[in-house]
Amino acid sequence: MTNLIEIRRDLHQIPEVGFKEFKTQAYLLNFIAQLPQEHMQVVTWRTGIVVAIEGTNPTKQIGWRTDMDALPVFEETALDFQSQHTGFMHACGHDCHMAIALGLVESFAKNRPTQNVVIYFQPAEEGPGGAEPMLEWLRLEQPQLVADEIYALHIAPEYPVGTVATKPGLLFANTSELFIDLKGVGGHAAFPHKTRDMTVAAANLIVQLQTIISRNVNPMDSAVITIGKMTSGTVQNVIAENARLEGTIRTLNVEAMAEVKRRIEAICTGIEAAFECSVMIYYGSMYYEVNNDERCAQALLCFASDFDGAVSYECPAAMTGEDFGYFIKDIPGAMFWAGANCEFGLHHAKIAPDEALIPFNQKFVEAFIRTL
Ligand SMILES: CC(=O)N[C@@H](CCC[C@H](N)C(=O)O)C(=O)O
Repeated sequence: MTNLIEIRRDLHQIPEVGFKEFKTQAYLLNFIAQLPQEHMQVVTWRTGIVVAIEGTNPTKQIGWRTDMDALPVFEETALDFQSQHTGFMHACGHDCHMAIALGLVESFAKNRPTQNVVIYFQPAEEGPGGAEPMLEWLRLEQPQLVADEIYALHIAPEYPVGTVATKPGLLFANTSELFIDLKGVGGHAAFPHKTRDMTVAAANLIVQLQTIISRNVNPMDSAVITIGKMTSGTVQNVIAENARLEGTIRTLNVEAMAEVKRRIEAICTGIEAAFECSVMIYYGSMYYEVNNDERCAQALLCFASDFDGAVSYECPAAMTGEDFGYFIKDIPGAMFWAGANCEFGLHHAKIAPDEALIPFNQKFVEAFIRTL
């Protein structure tokens, strides 16, 4: 077996954002090309890859999905294999996910499973979303590669290695990206009355947006609005003509998402009146919730409870988003958190997952799939 930790370290050095995973795709294809090809079909879609391995006595087709993309985060781990792409980092563990998936391809290519297995290397999970268009392409162009049942994992820094944490039903939230552009009147810092200052308008808007969570969403429900990036103005002594907010909305159901958006629009109309400016809202990509199939999630938990070194944990839902939700909207399946035992959380510039999670989960998932 190949050393999957080495593979992860190679991938860690070449982080690429959504639909730009060119070097990543080339690396993966090169690895796959060196495996026995007799019972394998490899198809590419944009920067993604689908690998199908013919089972020895199949009655169904099992899918495994990994994401591939990285984030525009400046790495601060000081690891000796840190990112060679300055300003970009595998800060969400997709390098680990890919190493595990490659390990599965290798194992199944060398020792075929009973069922057909299809491994999806899916681009653009962090944005703008690769799962939905990849599935659309599969259904139209390669329907024989659509799984009957599908699984995936995501690393979880807060759990020890070996933890398999999931739950039947809702695991991850509905998401929508949020971009808001404000346009006012710029001018000299000393004459605010002759301008319409968009730094002040944007600051007010951010505070008012948070009242949607505290005053509009039912306290027994949950929602998140995070503005992760704010830009305004050009220099310290010029009043800003423009400001831009970039964020994300998370809700536990589709109806709450519609309500949150209705309130965002109303507040933006209020900001336009209050600050005599124009406000444009643009919702970027939206992800459907990750709603685990009851039987598939229980199967994972049950298998983990007997697997050497695994700890099976029925965890609460989280406000993370994952476009894997589109895969299991119509196909029975489940996702689980795989313990990664590290101090810093997902999307942090210092995240350094315990690499022991990689061989452990490769073995766990391989064994699980072989039971299906
Ligand atoms: C697992 C994870 O961290 N996923 C991302 C998905 C982001 C979707 C989209 N770009 C958005 O921000 O709404 C997450 O931030 O939860």
